This record gives sequence, structure tokens and C-alpha cells, in this order.
Amino acid sequence: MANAVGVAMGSISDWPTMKLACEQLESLGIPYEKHVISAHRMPDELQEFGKTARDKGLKVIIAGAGGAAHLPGMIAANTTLPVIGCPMKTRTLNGVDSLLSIVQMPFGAPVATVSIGEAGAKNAALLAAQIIGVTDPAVAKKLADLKEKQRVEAKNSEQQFD
Ligand SMILES: Nc1c(C(=O)O)ncn1[C@@H]1O[C@H](COP(=O)(O)O)[C@@H](O)[C@H]1O
Repeated sequence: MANAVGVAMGSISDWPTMKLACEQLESLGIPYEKHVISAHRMPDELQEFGKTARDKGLKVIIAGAGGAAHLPGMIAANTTLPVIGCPMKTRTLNGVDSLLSIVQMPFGAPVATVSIGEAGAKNAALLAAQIIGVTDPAVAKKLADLKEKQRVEAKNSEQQFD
């Protein structure tokens, strides 16, 4: 099966966070490819990635970047696929810089922005799966099973009251 999700990150230093998105995709059986692509440091590769993404068979792109995080928006500028932006937590500004850079897109190049850091990266994978699940019943079933598992765990957590 062709890779359904393209996971891009601005630097290998984003990998510990973006790895969580990849692991979540794996647990849902969704094939993906991953790349370090920086709008700032690799502008030619970025354009190539965005322009070829749809023809390669990708359905959704997850892009993580930190600081002046232009990567998700610049990928969105180069493709009509849905782009999910993951703001990386940063040492200097705790990721608020990343969040604001990713979320405030002008009309015409939307980026669906998740929360800062690890939970956001994992949710990005779920959101990508939900987009794929619109037309893929097997993925939709896996998502429904995950929700049911979460519900049972949350309900059973009441047993921990002392
Ligand atoms: N935000 C961007 C872009 C981009 O948006 O093109 N390229 C790299 N970066 C970010 O710079 C941070 C520090 O990168 P380094 O650790 O490589 O210096 C990373 O979080 C990366 O996503």
C-alpha cells in the first residue's frame, strides 16, 4: 500500500516529539513516510515535497516545527492536501512561538494546528487517521476501537478513588 501520510519535521531535533506521531500512525496500521525538510534550510526540497505529495499518493501531511515555524505553512502553500501543523515545544518561549507561527495562516493556505508538544503530535496522527477514515472503513474501525478502549479505561479509573 502507498504511504498515506507524509510526516515532515524542520530538524532532526524535532524527532523525539514527531516520533510519537509516527508511533501512533503505526499503531493504527497507517503507512507513512518521514522526512527532515526545512523551509529555511532546504527551500528547494520543501517545494519539491509539497508539489509532488499528492501524485505520490499521500493523503495527509503532518508537519512539525519549532520557533519561527514556517514549515507547515510553506508546505500548505505548495499542496492541496490537508496539512496538520505540530508546534514544537521550545526552550526559550515554551512553544508559544511555534504555535503562533503555525496557527495564524492567511486565507488560502490553511494549516490545522494541534497543541504544543507531545500530546499535539499524537493528536496530529489521530486527526490524520480521521481524515483517512472518512473513506477507509478499516481505519475508521481502528479509531472506533481506540475510543472504546479509552472509554473503558476512563470508566475503570473510578476504582482508583480511595
Ligand atoms: N521552524 C523550523 C524550520 C522551518 O520552519 O522551515 N526549519 C527548522 N526549524 C526549527 O528550528 C528548530 C531548531 O532546529 P535545530 O535544532 O536544528 O537548530 C527546530 O524545532 C526546527 O523545527
